[in-house]
Amino acid sequence: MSDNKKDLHALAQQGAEKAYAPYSQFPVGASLRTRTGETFIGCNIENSSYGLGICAERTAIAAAVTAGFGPGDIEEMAVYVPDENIASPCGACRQVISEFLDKDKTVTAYNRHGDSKTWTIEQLLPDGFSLRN
Ligand SMILES: O=c1ccn([C@H]2C[C@H](O)[C@@H](CO)O2)c(=O)[nH]1
Ligand SMILES: [Zn+2]
Repeated sequence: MSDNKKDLHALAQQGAEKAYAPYSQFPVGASLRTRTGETFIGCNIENSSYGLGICAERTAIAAAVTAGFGPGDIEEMAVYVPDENIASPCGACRQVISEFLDKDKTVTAYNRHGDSKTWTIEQLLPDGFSLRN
């Protein structure tokens, strides 16, 4: 595993430690690296009004955008769940990820054992809706 990948794996794990997931009991962490080498983490944040919960992938992107990064500025993302299964980003997150990561960039998801699966953005959301290309 490259240093960069190891980094994002560890950061996604840190993200999962911040998760607020009292309803699902399913903590998720995400991390990303920008083209300047800065990294950001995210976690799922649930709500007693269940449908208002937000996924880890989107809070990580929100952190980067809040710091001034925009479309094309995110190089790579990682997702971590302390679970047996590898969690792949939900449909809503795939759309949001595709707004900020170019089609050839990747998302790697890890389970608790460090097993991983990597997708390009194009694989996550083939022929996705976009106004920016
Ligand atoms: O890739 C995923 C999949 C699910 N969740 C969250 C949403 C909810 O809080 C919990 C259970 O679905 O996990 C994420 O954050 N990312
Ligand atoms: Zn999601």
